Amino acid sequence: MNTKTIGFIGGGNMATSLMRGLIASGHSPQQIWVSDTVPETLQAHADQLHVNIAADNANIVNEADVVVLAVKPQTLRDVCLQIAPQLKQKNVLVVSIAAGISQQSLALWLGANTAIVRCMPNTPALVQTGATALHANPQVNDEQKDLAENILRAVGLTLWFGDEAQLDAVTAVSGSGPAYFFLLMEAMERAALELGLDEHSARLLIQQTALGAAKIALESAESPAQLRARVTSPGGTTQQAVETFLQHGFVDLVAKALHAARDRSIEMSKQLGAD
Ligand SMILES: NC(=O)C1=CN([C@@H]2O[C@H](COP(=O)(O)OP(=O)(O)OC[C@H]3O[C@@H](n4cnc5c(N)ncnc54)[C@H](O)[C@@H]3O)[C@@H](O)[C@H]2O)C=CC1
Ligand SMILES: O=C(O)[C@@H]1CCC=N1
Repeated sequence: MNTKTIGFIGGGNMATSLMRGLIASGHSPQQIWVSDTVPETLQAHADQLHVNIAADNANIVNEADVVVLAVKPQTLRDVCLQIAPQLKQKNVLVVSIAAGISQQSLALWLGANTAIVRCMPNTPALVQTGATALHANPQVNDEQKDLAENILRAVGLTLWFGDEAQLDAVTAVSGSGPAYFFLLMEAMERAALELGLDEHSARLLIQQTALGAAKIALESAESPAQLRARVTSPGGTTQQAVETFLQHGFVDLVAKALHAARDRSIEMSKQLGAD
């Protein structure tokens, strides 16, 4: 585990997932700093995670070897402009997890010489099963690349992308992806209740089925289509369900949803980006 000090600006959902994942994988809470505008949020992190807290974002830049920007995309410009003067005096790696904020915007706000890794994690980082795509700007050296990768690998899978444009697609696939699986679980649970199962049993069966399906998919060399065929006995129950999904445009619907998420990521880069 790396011994660098990691500072988070913004202590919300994603930062909490990352901090918990880092601590669970052996990173000392003493080497984690977090700032937030909400005092209760900070106190909760001090009480529950035993990390160092700061009300002022400037303290994070002072203390950390790597600063993780974990505020909402809409707030990022102000935060970057606030810390930019300090970054000019201290060679700190900046890692941004904000959806739809480009390297170009980050460099404009933080300073052209800043080493920046833009990445797209997801919430399963909380249980060390995250998936994160990373993109480094040319100012990032090999040691800093390793540092960024080590932070995100502590909470799951990491994949580098040379082409930054692909991060918009990644946001639509894995960044937002957990919500799609939760939506399917939600819909299955509702249907299960209609079919007469009690809530507790329905939820347990669906959770375990989702886990089992994901495990098989990860461990098998077969494609999802092949794995689906294995569950589907000709003339049986699965075939009835799958045909119902397909007849009602399930595949096109999923494509439409992912395109909408990707397009929103591009739109956010334009709306919230450098000006
Ligand atoms: N939630 C998700 O599934 C994912 C989120 N992201 C990105 O992660 C970033 C954070 O998202 P969430 O954690 O979901 O949001 P969140 O709203 O839970 O957390 C943001 C935190 O920033 C704090 N904050 C606001 N202004 C601040 C300031 N000026 N200085 C310091 N802290 C400030 C807020 O009080 C809040 O605690 C976003 O940019 C989002 O695009 C990326 C991947 C997945
Ligand atoms: O919904 C969002 O904008 C963020 C980015 C990916 C997941 N949550």
